[in-house]
Amino acid sequence: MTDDIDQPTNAPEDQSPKRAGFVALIGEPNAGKSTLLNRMVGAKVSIVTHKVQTTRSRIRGVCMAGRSQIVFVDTPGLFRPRRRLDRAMVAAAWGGAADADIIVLLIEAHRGATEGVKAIVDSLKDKIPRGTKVALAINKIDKIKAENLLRLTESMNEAFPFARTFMISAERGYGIDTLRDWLAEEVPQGEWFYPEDQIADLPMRMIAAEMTREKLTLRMHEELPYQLTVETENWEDRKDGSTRIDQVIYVARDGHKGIILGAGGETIKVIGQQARAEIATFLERPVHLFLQVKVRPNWLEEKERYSEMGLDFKDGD
Ligand SMILES: Nc1nc2c(ncn2[C@@H]2O[C@H](COP(=O)(O)OP(=O)(O)OP(=O)(O)O)[C@@H](O)[C@H]2O)c(=O)[nH]1
Repeated sequence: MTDDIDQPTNAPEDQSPKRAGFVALIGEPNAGKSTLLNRMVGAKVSIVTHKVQTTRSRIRGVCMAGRSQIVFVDTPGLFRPRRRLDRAMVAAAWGGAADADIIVLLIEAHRGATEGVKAIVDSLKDKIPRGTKVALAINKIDKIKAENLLRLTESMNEAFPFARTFMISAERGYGIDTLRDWLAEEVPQGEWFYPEDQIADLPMRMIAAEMTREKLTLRMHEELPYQLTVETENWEDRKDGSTRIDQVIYVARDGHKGIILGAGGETIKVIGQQARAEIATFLERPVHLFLQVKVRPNWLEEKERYSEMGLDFKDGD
């Protein structure tokens, strides 16, 4: 947790209705989605890097703002697909956006309405269910003059009926509270998706699961069963400064289990070592990682049920 972020807390006497909803951050690679997400959630949720296209999956962060729970769907940068993987990433990005209650399109102030931004705006018109609110967040305002900002705001709003336009600097923290407060008011009324006391751990659990899934992908290539999810079931920060993490790799068929275990358990051992090393580097503390492979034949049905409810808590898209 960073301590410079002022997360609103729940006043005990506040009896206003609870709200909860999904917010998708979309934008070109490098627009600042991860930086914004980290700011809003107040934890290191996605890994920010200078390289483009680093966000590999729909990692979510959760932020409480008063009586509202905002669940962020972080999407890969939207860009013109070239390779097969790229197309899958773009599909995942739109998948996240289509499930969302609110979409925030993040653009870079100094780059303006690039061809990529125009392409995203065109897709917004086609692909987003009617009634989904779309806000524009012009990021990196620290990089340009105010007069250019007004021109950009006008031209963007001529191109698309944005519900609101925000001017922010994700890196410096300008305008973030205003955006968060607006999201808190606009998400639908309803029960929270996650218990409040699990929110702090949730991003770390997801990141650790994602790291293991990445090692599986690298190691197994084409052999990797399509229907596969990794979940962090247990997380224990020990007094000696280490962390014990138990993860389950769920597969749909018995045969898949054998593939992941490998001869004499060799494959899963290597995957476990690699994942452990990466998680330990990320957490900056020693990690004991325990992996299990389980068969969950109804995995696909469950996934469909979740997505019908507008939820998708599982990895492995
Ligand atoms: N000057 C300035 N730089 C910013 C701001 N917000 C983000 N950046 C920088 O922009 C770069 C990209 O930020 P990311 O948050 O990784 O962008 P992203 O949209 O998540 O990128 P992908 O994962 O590739 O989709 C990083 O070097 C950030 O430090 C800002 O408000 N001002």
